[in-house]
Amino acid sequence: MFEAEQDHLDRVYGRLDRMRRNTQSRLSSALRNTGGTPQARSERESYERLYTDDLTKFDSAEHNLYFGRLDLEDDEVRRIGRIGILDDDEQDSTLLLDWRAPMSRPFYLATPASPEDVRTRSHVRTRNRKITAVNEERLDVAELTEADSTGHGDVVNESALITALNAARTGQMTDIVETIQREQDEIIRSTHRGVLVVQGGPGTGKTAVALHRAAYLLYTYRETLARSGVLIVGPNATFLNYIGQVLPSLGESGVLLSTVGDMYPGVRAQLTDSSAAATLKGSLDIVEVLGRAVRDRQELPQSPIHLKFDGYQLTISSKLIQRARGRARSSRRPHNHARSIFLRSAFDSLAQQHADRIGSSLLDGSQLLSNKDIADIRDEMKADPEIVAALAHFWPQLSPQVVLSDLLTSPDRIASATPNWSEADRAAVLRAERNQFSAADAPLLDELAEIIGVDDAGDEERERAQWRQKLSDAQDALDILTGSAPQDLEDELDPEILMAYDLIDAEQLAARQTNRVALTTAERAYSDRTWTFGHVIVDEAQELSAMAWRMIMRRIPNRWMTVIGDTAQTGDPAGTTSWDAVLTPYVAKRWRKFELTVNYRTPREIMEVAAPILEQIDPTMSAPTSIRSSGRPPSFEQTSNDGLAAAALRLADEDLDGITAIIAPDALVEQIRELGAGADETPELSILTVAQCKGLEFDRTVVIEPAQIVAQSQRGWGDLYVALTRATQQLAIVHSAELPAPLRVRAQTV
Ligand SMILES: Nc1ncnc2c1ncn2[C@@H]1O[C@H](COP(=O)(O)OP(=O)(O)OP(=O)(O)O)[C@@H](O)[C@H]1O
Repeated sequence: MFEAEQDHLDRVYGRLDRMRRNTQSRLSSALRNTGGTPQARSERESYERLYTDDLTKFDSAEHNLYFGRLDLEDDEVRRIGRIGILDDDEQDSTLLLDWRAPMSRPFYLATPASPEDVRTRSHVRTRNRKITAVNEERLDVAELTEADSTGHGDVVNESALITALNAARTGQMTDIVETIQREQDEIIRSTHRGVLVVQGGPGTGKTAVALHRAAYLLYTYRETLARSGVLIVGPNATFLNYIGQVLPSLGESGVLLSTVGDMYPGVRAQLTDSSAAATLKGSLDIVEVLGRAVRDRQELPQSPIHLKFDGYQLTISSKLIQRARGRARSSRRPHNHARSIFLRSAFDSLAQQHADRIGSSLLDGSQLLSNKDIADIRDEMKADPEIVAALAHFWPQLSPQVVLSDLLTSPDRIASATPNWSEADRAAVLRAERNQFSAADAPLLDELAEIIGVDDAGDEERERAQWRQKLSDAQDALDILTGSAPQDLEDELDPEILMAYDLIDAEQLAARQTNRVALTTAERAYSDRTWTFGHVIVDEAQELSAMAWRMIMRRIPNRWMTVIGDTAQTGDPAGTTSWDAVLTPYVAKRWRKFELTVNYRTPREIMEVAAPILEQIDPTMSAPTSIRSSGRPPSFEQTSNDGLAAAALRLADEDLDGITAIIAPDALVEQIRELGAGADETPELSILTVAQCKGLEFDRTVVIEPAQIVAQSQRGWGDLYVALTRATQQLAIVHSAELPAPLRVRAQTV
């Protein structure tokens, strides 16, 4: 078996190398092929992208490419790998089945109780293209295997799973294609075309499932999804970075990873809101406030405005503007789109005013000018910059950024838009920074874009912003190129050898990118607010505010979504504790819920300490069952208030393998960082707030002052639950204040 598998592995890698060489040579000839018509250029760029994506896929699949073998009752052998590989022999025989192919599925589902025609399942381990072990599992002899060791569904590939779970963490998430479990597989491959909610406690693999589902959907519905793309929404940039490298098949082209704060094109969230401000901005009541803020820009003149036209006086009265405004408002069109109605009505009135003045019969006051004459007057007025400017003031062309920035930085504008708010609420949203935004502002910008109407002027502004960004990216790219020039050759560098940065400047480089007709789906989607995706996956979905849901739902009118989260871990004050509440407005009861029940991360000893916190959050929920135990109960250390930081750093400094996080109340994080003086700049140690550690995991964690974590926010218990469940091996708790009651009991027993 061992030798046969090594032979097969050699064939697999031999074929992979040939595929790599072929693709590389195709890429080189595509790159050599310069010039041509714009269409030829665009085709060349599509090929470039295709080949580069393929190369990335081959490179990322290299490690543990072949990992599973099924021997079926009828002697068929199936070999399963990270990507599918066909041989280049005459029959195009299958060397490896892609893990997502339907024929691979029994690898994840077959159990002795339900063997699905599988006689044996083997887990193949390799290192540097050599087989190191083949673990064979007989499925036709039930008593040989110990099924259902957790009481929560059958555990498949158990020894491989335990090895994967015990491995030290690297700070980057890894894929789980070798050990996907049955309850996870059902979600990953679900064919449900509506909203699918995945509720699961900490460490149940929700994020892993989200990413593998994206990969599975792209594989299975390639045609549809390659064109429309898949959007994955995550809680913050650190988290997106953590998950970003998981699957090669999630390469840049088909999937857009974004936070809510970065979803409005051209704007990046830079500011942080107080929890009061985030709550107010996250609530649906803000829609009305934004509507008022826009209506407040449709002003009336305080006193009549007098202008000269054709030697006569022209008066813009409040009544005239009010009539034009009434017409425009009653059209129910977005503000910028209704502007033409406003202007048409105002010019009509002004033309009539002028005609009455110059064309009325002295005898009976009747109008001597024809309709055509009056229309000519109107056209002349439209070309008069003074009149145009005067009218534009009362129905200006608006952009979401300007309206929101003006609103949030002006006490008067806030007061006018929020007649029912308290002074404290108004003060909470008021800020000094202009033209900078927070994550909670992105949905508001998106809402304003709907109220205002995206117009050409807005597009131009966006394009300019994107251009500036591209220019700066291109400059960065060139700086990197310059910096990575072969330094050792610098002195003797042949001046005749041209380097990329000699040939092109940032502007040209950016222009080349902008002129690209062949933008990837993800790139196009990112720069287009009105892009609608084929599928949307929301991770840590419990954190999303009602306004964020509104924005996301605009991106997915077909409502084919995977919503993943844990309502017990909600930290954001604007987040939700009920899936029903957030989804009913969009899909009524038409959503399906799956639950994940096994905790793959947190060992039993730690979960015993964390579970009573869950009871505090929601007594009807049950904590997931840990699949393994570490043999190390959490430690508790009480110290003085001043000694917290030092104690945490001492515990974190213990000489142990792997990565550690100190998780502290917001107010203490800076103090610990200062005392640690750069300690957290090493990859082995992070010093984080609870919000920052959401979704992440570490070998060891030191949680500081639980009582303060609970007290610092309305969702303090959820925060503590998150903090306590980040460790894969060891948890230490340091406190000066008394521990919260549910922890006190545990502290005494451990
Ligand atoms: N089937 C599996 N095989 C191997 N490892 C797994 C499996 N399922 C989950 N894991 C591992 O368990 C850990 C927790 O997974 P993940 O981060 O996806 O959980 P989560 O439910 O999103 O957690 P949280 O809600 O606490 O953020 C990860 O290291 C993941 O790789």
